[in-house]
Amino acid sequence: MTISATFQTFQLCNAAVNSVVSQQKICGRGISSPSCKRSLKIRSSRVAGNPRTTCAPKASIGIYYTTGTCNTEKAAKNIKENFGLFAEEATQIRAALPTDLAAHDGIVLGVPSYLWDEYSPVSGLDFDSIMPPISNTEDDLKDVKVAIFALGDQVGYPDNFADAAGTLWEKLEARGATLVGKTPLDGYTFKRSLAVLPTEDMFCGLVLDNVNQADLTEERIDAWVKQLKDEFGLAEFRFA
Ligand SMILES: Cc1cc2nc3c(=O)[nH]c(=O)nc-3n(C[C@H](O)[C@H](O)[C@H](O)COP(=O)(O)O)c2cc1C
Repeated sequence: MTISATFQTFQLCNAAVNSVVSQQKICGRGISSPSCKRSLKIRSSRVAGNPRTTCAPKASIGIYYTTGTCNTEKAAKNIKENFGLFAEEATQIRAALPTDLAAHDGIVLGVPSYLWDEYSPVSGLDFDSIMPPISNTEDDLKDVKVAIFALGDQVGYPDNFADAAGTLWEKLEARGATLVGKTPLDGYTFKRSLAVLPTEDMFCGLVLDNVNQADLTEERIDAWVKQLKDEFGLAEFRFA
């Protein structure tokens, strides 16, 4: 399929084509273009009340999060808005299965930090329930790009700032995932963080601090999603 045909696919899907035949033709999975290294998986979705006819494109970016006091949830929804139709609705991680993560071309995972450390890798909040989908012994994410965002508090927890990001990456790296969305340390003040990659002076993802730098959150998210669109190979596509 040519690039222009792929664009038309997006446009047609956007316009909710009312033909089952056309739907089957244009909404199959694995549509590819020569200029896109990986094929974009596009799934048809059914619309309530008219399950056979409407075709909305679903790009293969999944957004998963967990949250204690809603900061991470808000960020996840903001990230979804920035991705538009490229991403599915942000979903709680605990509702996912390990295989759900492997079904995407790319996943964006968000976690708040609640005193994660080597002695208590599972925090008091929701993490017991998210570890099963995150931890998997199989090397099943080797074709999946993973981006991580984490909420933390650099003033209150300077010795373990946003540690959850690093813990999460460790689990996903073990499953063979490719990390995208690294960000520089500039603009943050802390002593130690597992979110900093061991081999580079970079965070393993986007770190947000709504306790001390809430005014920066939106612009950080905007810039990060732009970066991710490039790194996921989506930047060249435009929806009508
Ligand atoms: C009991 C408690 C423990 C926390 N532990 C950490 C921590 O270890 N590291 C950190 O960076 N932030 C820590 N925080 C700050 C939270 O991660 C931060 O408030 C975050 O925005 C919460 O996100 P949420 O609203 O999605 O739950 C802690 C907050 C509380 C209340």
